[in-house]
Amino acid sequence: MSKGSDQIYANPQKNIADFSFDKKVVEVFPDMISRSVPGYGDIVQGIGNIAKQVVTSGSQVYDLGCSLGAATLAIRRQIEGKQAKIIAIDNSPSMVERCQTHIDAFVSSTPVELQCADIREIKISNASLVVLNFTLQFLPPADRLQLLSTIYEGLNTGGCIVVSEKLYFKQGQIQALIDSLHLDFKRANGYSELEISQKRSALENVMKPDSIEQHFARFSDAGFKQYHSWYQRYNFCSMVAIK
Ligand SMILES: Nc1ncnc2c1ncn2[C@@H]1O[C@H](C[S@+](CC[C@H]([NH3+])C(=O)[O-])CC(=O)[O-])[C@@H](O)[C@H]1O
Ligand SMILES: O=C(O)C(=O)Cc1ccccc1
Repeated sequence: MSKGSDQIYANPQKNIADFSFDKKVVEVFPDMISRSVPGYGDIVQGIGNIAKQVVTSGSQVYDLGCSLGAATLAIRRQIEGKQAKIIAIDNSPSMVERCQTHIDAFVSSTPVELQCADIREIKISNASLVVLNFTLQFLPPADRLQLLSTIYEGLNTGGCIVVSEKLYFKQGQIQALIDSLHLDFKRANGYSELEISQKRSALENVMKPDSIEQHFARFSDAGFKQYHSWYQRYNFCSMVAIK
C-alpha cells in the first residue's frame, strides 16, 4: 500500500486504544476521511459555496477543529478580495503542524491565523461564518450547547454556523438500515471487517453522535431561529443555522 493510505486498523490489536488525532492519523487523514465519510468532498466544497454567499467584508471566519485545513482552503478560494480573516483552530499539535504546510502551499490575499487550542476556550467575535465540520461530535455532549451559545454571541446578524456530523437515528430499524449502508460504503472503499470493527471500538468512547432532533433543539436553545440540513448522505449530514 502506498504512503498516505489508511492501514491503522488493518492488523489485529490486543487492546484498542481510544481514537486520537495523533501523528499516525495525520499521515493518512485525507485518505481516512474520504473513505469513511460519505459526501465529505461535496460537503467541503459546499462549505466554500456557503462562504461565498455569507462572508461579509472585513468580518472573521472560524474553522473549528480544522484538521488539515480542508474547509479553510475551500472557504479561502471563495472569499478572495473580501478582506476577511480566517481563524482555524485545532487542539491536535500534529494536525496543526501539517495544516500550516497545507495553508502555506497556496497563495492568497486572505490571511489565515492557525491556532493550536481547545475550541471550548476561544473567543469569537465579528464572525460572518463559523464552521464545525465533523468536530462537535468529538466534544463531550455536556459541552456542546455552551460552545454553540458562544458562537451565537460572536456571530454578526445574518452570520451562519455550519455543523456537519454523523447522525444517530432514534428509530431502531432506521438506525440499523442506514448504519448498514455506511458499513457497505466503507467496504466498497476497501476497508476489511477487522478494520471496520476495530475502528468502531476505538471511536466508541470519543465520538458520540446526536440525532438531528438533538441538533435542532440545541440550535434553538443557543438562540438560533433559522436552521436546516443542507446536505445528507446516509448518516452523515451537514446543517446550517443563521443568526
Ligand atoms: N476540543 C477540541 N478543540 C479543538 N479541536 C478539537 C477538539 N476536539 C476535537 N478536535 C479536532 O477536531 C477534528 C475532527 S476531524 C475534522 C475534519 C475537518 N474539519 C475537515 O474539514 O477536514 C473529524 C473527523 O476526523 O471525523 C480533529 O482534527 C480534532 O483534533
Ligand atoms: O470511520 C467512521 O466510521 C466514522 O464514523 C467517521 C470518522 C472519520 C474519520 C475519523 C474519525 C471518524
